[in-house]
Amino acid sequence: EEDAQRVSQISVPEASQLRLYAWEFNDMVLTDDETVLASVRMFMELDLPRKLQIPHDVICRWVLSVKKNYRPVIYHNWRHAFNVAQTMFSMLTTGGLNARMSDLERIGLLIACLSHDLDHRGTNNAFQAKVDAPLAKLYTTSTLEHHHFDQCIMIIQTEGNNILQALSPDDYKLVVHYIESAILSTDLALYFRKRGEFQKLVEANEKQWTDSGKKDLLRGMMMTACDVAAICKPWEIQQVVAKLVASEFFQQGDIERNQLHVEPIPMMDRGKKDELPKMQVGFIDSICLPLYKMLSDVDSGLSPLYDGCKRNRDNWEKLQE
Ligand SMILES: C=CCCOc1ncc(C(=C)O)cc1-c1nc2c(CC)[n+](C3CN(CC)C3)[nH]c2c(=O)[nH]1
Ligand SMILES: [Zn+2]
Repeated sequence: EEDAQRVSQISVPEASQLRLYAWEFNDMVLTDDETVLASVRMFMELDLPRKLQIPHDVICRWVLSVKKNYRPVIYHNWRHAFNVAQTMFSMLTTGGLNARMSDLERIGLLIACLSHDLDHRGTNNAFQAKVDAPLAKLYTTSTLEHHHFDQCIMIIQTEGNNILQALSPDDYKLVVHYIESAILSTDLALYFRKRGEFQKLVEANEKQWTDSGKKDLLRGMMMTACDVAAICKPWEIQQVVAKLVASEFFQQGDIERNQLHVEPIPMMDRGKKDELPKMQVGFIDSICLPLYKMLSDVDSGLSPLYDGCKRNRDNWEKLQE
């Protein structure tokens, strides 16, 4: 609590000073306090505290609670969630998607990004099933994503953390729906399932994106795009992130091989680490490029993500033996 008191007294740095509107944004130059204040600044830049009557101390307390509920794992920690939220902020502002979103969608998406991996253990859904984790009994599909959403709602409903307290019951219900579908859509299994439908709309040159089903689909694709957006960052940043992702994957692979006595998939097998560039090219071709291409067809302001991803594909390809 005293943390919220302390942070809410610090003046929030300007967005320009934090480079929040930049596709090349790099969190590594920020202290933990600055990531908290930068998160608050994103809400302020979208004028959400004024429009939705969120007191400054409540939004500071909520961001601090979210940050505290990330575990210090190698990759799926607070910094990853913070980066995902900054990419969403850039897509809305610099990328132009703000024009298509209501205030309730904007706050729903920002809350979803900061909360989308809450209490992540550094292991994936398949692993939860393998170790018969209690979570896997609770949720048999999108196991972790359901848990991340639960954690998100638990924090919002905690005394002094309810940034949605001023909303009408209908608006509150609507924002919670946006948050739930946004967080669940970060399960790549759902991305693969929904991508075909999204592709059809993009190819049919859909311009409105108005009806709720189409908006759900677009917001879900935006979430996946933000979740893997480190693949679009300048090469120096991408290399640092890839090492963090790889070491978290390899840690899971070690447990699977040494404790569960099952063979890990190649991506998690440290014995295959020199195949990493080839795997990255495969990941980019199968998951990332198609997504960033479709999104830049929806809004050309998003094309820097596609360009950045293509550049990294070339960089990874050069590293392939
Ligand atoms: C190659 C492994 C270590 C580095 O990997 C990375 N480093 C950085 C990023 C990034 C977003 O910057 C992303 C990756 C990275 N992420 C991957 C994911 C999403 C968790 N998948 C899914 C799982 N399914 C395969 C079964 C497809 N394959 C990946 C991959 O090959 N690389
Ligand atoms: Zn994530």
